[in-house]
Amino acid sequence: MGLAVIDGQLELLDQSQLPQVERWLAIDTIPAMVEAIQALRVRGAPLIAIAAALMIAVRAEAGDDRETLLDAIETLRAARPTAVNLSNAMDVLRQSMAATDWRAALVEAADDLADGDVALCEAIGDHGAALIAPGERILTHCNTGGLATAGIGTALGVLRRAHEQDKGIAVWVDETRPLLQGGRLTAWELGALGVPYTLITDNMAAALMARGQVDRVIVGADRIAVNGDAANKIGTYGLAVAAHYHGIPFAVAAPYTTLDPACASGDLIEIEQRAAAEVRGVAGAAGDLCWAPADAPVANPAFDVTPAALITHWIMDAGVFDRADVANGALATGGAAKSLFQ
Ligand SMILES: CSC[C@H]1O[C@H](OP(=O)(O)O)[C@H](O)[C@@H]1O
Repeated sequence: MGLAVIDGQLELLDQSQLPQVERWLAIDTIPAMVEAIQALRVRGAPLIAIAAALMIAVRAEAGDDRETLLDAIETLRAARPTAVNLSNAMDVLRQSMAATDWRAALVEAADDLADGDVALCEAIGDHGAALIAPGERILTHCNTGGLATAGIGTALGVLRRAHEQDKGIAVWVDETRPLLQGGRLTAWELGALGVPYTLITDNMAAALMARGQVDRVIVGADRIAVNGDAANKIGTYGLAVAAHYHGIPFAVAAPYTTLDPACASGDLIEIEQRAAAEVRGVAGAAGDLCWAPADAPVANPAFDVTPAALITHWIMDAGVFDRADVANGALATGGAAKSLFQ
């Protein structure tokens, strides 16, 4: 997870410098947590929600008053717009404050979100691994492992579980420009787990599919609409189009906390637009390497939306759903979506 509360102090592993620099940061104010989320020091749809929730809990235990905490909830909710987990988690915390002993209820709700995500990842891993045949070569995009969740991950949790079951898989890891979550974080995680992988640039994926070297694509998600459309890291849509063209199964793996029962379709999902500097060069432990003209006009949408028509499986904590299931409302509240406000 790369996140811990120690003696009332929240500490997080700064992912922006990994894997070259492993640096833990103490985060003790709401603005500092907002900065950490926006700079992707902590990232991944489930983990940013958990980080924000634990930050609110730390402030509640520090004695912040009700109005201060409610303001903090709304400030953190706005930190990044696309991943629904953050907003869902803030809603859960607000709901908890209706209790008589609201301070204790809030802290318990935050802890439950973190502990619950561990179990959700295990369920996703088990359900997804059952889909995978021995020897499959599976392509994944961005980072969806222990650095994006409180547990073993979503898509990467499926790959980890399949590996643990000795299915002999091999993974193609998209580097995932511009911030290289795949090349920096997924490669680091899979290497540590001993999962065979090959790092590729994003523009290699379609050619590998054309040569019959990809058996399946499994990615994460940041927000899944009721109709099954899924927002995920930029580049996912192109993978889905290529997989569809080549008849390759394309799965999205996510917990129910990534579902947005209030979102009918993917065209309604706000796509975060990020700084031009991220595209003009690569910032990392080696410092900023800028290769584009400093004034190069840039587009930098951080996510894209894959329509349900290009997705063959939704690997959720409640099970694996196909397009017929989704068309029959499996992702609406009551199906895979359980109620967020139990
Ligand atoms: C386990 S979902 C992780 C999800 O979040 C990533 O985005 P970011 O690195 O910008 O937080 C990416 O979309 C992953 O699929």
